[in-house]
Amino acid sequence: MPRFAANLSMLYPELDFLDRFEAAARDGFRGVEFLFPYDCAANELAARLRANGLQQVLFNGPPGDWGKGEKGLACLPGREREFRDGIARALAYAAALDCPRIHVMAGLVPAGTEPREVRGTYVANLRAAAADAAKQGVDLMIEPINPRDIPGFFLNRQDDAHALIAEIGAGNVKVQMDLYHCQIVEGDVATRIRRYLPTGRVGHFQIAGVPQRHEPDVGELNYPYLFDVIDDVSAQCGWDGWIGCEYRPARGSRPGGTTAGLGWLAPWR
Ligand SMILES: O=C(O)C(=O)[C@H](O)CO
Ligand SMILES: [Mg+2]
Repeated sequence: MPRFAANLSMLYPELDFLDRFEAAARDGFRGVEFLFPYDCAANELAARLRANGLQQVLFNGPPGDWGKGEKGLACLPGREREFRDGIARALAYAAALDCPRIHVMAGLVPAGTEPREVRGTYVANLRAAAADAAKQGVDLMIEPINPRDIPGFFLNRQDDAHALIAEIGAGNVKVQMDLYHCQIVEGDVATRIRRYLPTGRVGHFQIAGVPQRHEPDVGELNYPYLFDVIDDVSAQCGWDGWIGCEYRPARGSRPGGTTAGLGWLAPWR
């Protein structure tokens, strides 16, 4: 049976961020994820998790200057020091939140740089970060993101992510397989799950309806079928990770809007 985590950056937009923990627990979630914890004290977040019986399953490393459009630093030549400091900061939060996974966003390919230099920077950065994370027993996630949502993002495809992981050569670097992005870029989602999940290199799933990124029961992907595929493959290979619900509720910020849209979860709760 898949385990679902509420993405608190996207779900419950009708509530203040810190109030979303309680709402997720009330709706039956046992795990949560979010993008960035850095505006909140780690002990405040840890207290919310504890008070609501929740497990932190994932958050993102610092992405650079998000307000100026940066989407990660991993592939950016010349920003290595900042990248490494960001990983140290993320690992401190991971320790405080007892979180086993950090998503390391790749970044936008800088204009005018050689593809070989960008790839080399990415591989070297991930290798160094993976060594730091391994000391703490933390896995690093890399996520292919569709270029319509983030034009110019370094990593778009599942096969590229798996090739990069082979090159990085660290056992704690894994793919965050976001089925929303995967469908937009590549399709053939069930076959890709069956191909990649048994490799042991998929650390986390995320879901949303395609194309609007609303609830998973709206759109072109048949999620009940895909959940059965994940269940089936997991039973064979022993995968026991989480599926992050990373979608924008169709009812937006209307009071109760997220909860009202969770009908799709009932058979899986
Ligand atoms: O956009 C996504 O799918 C993510 O998972 C990132 O963490 C945020 O860009
Ligand atoms: Mg995602």
